[in-house]
Amino acid sequence: MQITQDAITLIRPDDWHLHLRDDSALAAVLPDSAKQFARAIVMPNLKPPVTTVAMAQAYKERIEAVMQAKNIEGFTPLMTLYLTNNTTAQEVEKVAHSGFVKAFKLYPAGATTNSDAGVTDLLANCSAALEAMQKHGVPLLVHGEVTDPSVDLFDREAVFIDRVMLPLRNAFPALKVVFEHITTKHGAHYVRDAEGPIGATITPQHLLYNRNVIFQGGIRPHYYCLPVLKREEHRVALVEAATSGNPRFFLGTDSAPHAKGAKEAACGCAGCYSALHAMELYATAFEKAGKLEALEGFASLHGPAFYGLPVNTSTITLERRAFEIPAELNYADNQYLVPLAAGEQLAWSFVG
Ligand SMILES: NC(=O)N[C@@H](CC(=O)O)C(=O)O
Ligand SMILES: [Zn+2]
Ligand SMILES: [Zn+2]
Repeated sequence: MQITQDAITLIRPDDWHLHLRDDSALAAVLPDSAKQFARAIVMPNLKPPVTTVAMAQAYKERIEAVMQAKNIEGFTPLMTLYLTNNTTAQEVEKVAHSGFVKAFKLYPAGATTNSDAGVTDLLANCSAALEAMQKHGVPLLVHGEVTDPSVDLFDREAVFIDRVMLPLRNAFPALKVVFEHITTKHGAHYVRDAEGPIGATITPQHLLYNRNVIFQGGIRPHYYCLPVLKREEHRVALVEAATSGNPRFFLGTDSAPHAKGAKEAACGCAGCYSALHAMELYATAFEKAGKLEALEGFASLHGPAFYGLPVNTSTITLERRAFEIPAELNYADNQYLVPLAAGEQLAWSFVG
């Protein structure tokens, strides 16, 4: 990694948590991710969810068709399957032998966007599948929030650790687990201190903002995602984890596009769009912490090490030049997409 006053050059990063959607939305957002990242773990929460290797193959081909149509090269989608109450050990075996499906994703039923098909009771319903994942070294990626309506929204990650994560990892201690998009000091400290194979992804919004930003001068739906932004002490713990050099923490944008109209609504969708300017956002967070030198490990080294994949061979450069985040972008079907921190200015610009 090379850091000067005016530029940072680092090994090309990967995005270990990304929503690419489908059809015209896929075509609208894919170029942004492919510009900055060499690979991305592609989330399976489509409608209907991607639950079989055959469906993942078809989805991958749709992604590749967009790449071909838009002359995108040098980007590899790493596919995932959506874990359901009905996932069989045979499907896990197929994943293990597929080469292109890299993980299963656990969405507790009702926890987030398109999670209706999610798991209702993990250990009761999915033990055979989990056993097979552990045996074959297939990672389980976890949206770590309980859905119990009696648990306060802001406590759902911390309660998930006690109610689901600990029993899960007790029962399957060799299972590789990624605690996705952690948002609390509880999540960060659990992953830092736990035994066995575990990692966590951290989004740019959870490094840059606390929950106040959602209510600054009025309600700001483009800062609403799940798990929701938390108090400042949690943001500080996440920055500390991301910049610590600990290989358990790696980059996952959770870039989750929703049309402007679907966010600016009486019941707005959860998700922030950050694929446009992901590395500029992360560089901003790392520089604020005085830890720019830790960016390459987080963005380009720790993820491949966890997944057992090679490190990328090319590099990217960010220049110290103001980047004005556009107010909106063109999206699918003549709709608009509002990027994270729209209208703000960042000190870094991606140059390729
Ligand atoms: N993060 C979000 O707020 N939304 C994601 C789903 C998810 O990752 O939970 C989405 O698909 O829109
Ligand atoms: Zn999620
Ligand atoms: Zn997500």
